[in-house]
Amino acid sequence: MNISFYKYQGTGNDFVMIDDRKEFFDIKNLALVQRLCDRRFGIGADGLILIRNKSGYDFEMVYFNADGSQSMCGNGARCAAAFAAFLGIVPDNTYFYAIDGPHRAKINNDWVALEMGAVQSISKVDGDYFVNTGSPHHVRFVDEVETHDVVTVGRDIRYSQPYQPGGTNVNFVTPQPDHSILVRTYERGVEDETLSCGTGVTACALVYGQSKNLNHVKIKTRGGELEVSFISTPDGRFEGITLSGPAKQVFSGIVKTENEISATA
Ligand SMILES: N[C@H](CCC[C@H](N)C(=O)O)C(=O)O
Repeated sequence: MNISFYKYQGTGNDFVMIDDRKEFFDIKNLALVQRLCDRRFGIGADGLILIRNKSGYDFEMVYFNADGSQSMCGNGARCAAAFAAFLGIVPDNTYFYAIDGPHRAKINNDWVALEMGAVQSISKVDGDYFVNTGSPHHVRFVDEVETHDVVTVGRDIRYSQPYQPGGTNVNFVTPQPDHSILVRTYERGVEDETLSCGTGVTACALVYGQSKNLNHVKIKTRGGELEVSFISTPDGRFEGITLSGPAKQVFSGIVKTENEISATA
């Protein structure tokens, strides 16, 4: 079976993007998702995104982590909006559906500003924090994130008992003198560090912004720079959350899948 695809990256978080409005892709075939995301035997990506039709919305984004599990992906949603504009499905703005509900996004060439869902609260966890920004995120402040053993420590927390059975993503943060933050993330479902994580930097920006009474935070990741802005409500919620940054098409092609993992429905 041949599948045509596009490859996108948002600050180094990279995705296989498929226009699946004809719904030919078998979303139960997780072996196919894993193969397409495999960096040796497949195209290689942190995740795979299908664009499908959904009444009442410009499109639906169906996201899979590289291991086939599903969750909300902030960088992936920004890339999905850029892809939808590239396909001519939307102009320079869109209202689409993802696993955590509806989102609006504005597309300006390779720059996408995504409206995230509201966040109800930030929890404290043994000196760290936990925030759900559409995906679960543990947030730990460290002195030198650049030299921190993100994979070992991140994996321990991700699989730790309090987060079982679903697990969590794990973010490490070092604030900078200019009130930006450096963030590195161990991502659930990739089971490794990714160059950036959209829902993760959003979680970190909310925790840091609340502590410094800021409502706009610049985040530096290994994959590039993102910005998060938000409104803190008097009852401790966060609304009007926007995640902005680059979302770029890298290449396109046709991938051949062997029979045993063909994409037939
Ligand atoms: N790995 C995450 C989903 C993708 C999150 C990340 N790629 C983003 O940009 O938000 C999870 O399983 O919760």
